[in-house]
Amino acid sequence: MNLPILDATNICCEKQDRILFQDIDLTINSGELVFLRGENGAGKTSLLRILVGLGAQSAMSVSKVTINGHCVKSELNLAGQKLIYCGHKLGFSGLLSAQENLQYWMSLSGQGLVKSTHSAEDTKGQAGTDRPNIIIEVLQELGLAGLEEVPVKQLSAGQQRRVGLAKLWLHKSSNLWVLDEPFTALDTHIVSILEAHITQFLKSGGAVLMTSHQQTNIDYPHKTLELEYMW
Ligand SMILES: Nc1ncnc2c1ncn2[C@@H]1O[C@H](COP(=O)(O)OP(=O)(O)OP(=O)(O)O)[C@@H](O)[C@H]1O
Repeated sequence: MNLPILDATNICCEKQDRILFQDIDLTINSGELVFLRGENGAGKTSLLRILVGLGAQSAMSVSKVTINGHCVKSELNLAGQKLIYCGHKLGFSGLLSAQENLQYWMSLSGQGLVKSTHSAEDTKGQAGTDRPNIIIEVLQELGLAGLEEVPVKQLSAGQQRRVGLAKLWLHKSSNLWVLDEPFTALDTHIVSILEAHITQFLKSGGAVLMTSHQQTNIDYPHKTLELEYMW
């Protein structure tokens, strides 16, 4: 029997003495797309952060979240191995360049530097390296050519968002993407590229959980989890 990629039971969250949600159950299998919907403040980001092991739950919670069979509370390293989470915050150093941040992220996520299809000569000098570098290739695909070495804090909001989303192109063995408003600040060209990339990932068996206040053109069946704003 195939394990679900994400399996969550009894998820509860309380903030500032307000119960945001309680007893949420969610299962996401290979190839499934789930949209998390709800008005501002309903608790979507809070739920996503709990599911990826970053958010705190109610003290008395009896909830359980597993990703690829690993509990996010007790085995976060294992649970996170095939997970990519793109939240509101970039999670990168503003002082480092896009290339440096992504290189560091790849080494932390145990992937080293994946060789590109380009020759060493093609990429020589493009970002101060003479190694074939898939990071440069991906940054270029995302319209960041020439900005690879600029400190991230000097990039525009949309450019910074693209740097964060580059993870979706670089992590070759992920099977779960959790995306919190991934289209925010992106122009329509990059939105289309991202939609196509998400669709391709789903078709190859990946699972996606995402929020978006914007209408998307992802041409793929989906489920919706609606969070009610609870007073
Ligand atoms: N760190 C925090 N401390 C206290 N309250 C918080 C914190 N983060 C969020 N909240 C509160 O939790 C509620 C839910 O916030 P959350 O960001 O999860 O909502 P959301 O559904 O993602 O909203 P949006 O659509 O605006 O992004 C809000 O009322 C917010 O004020």
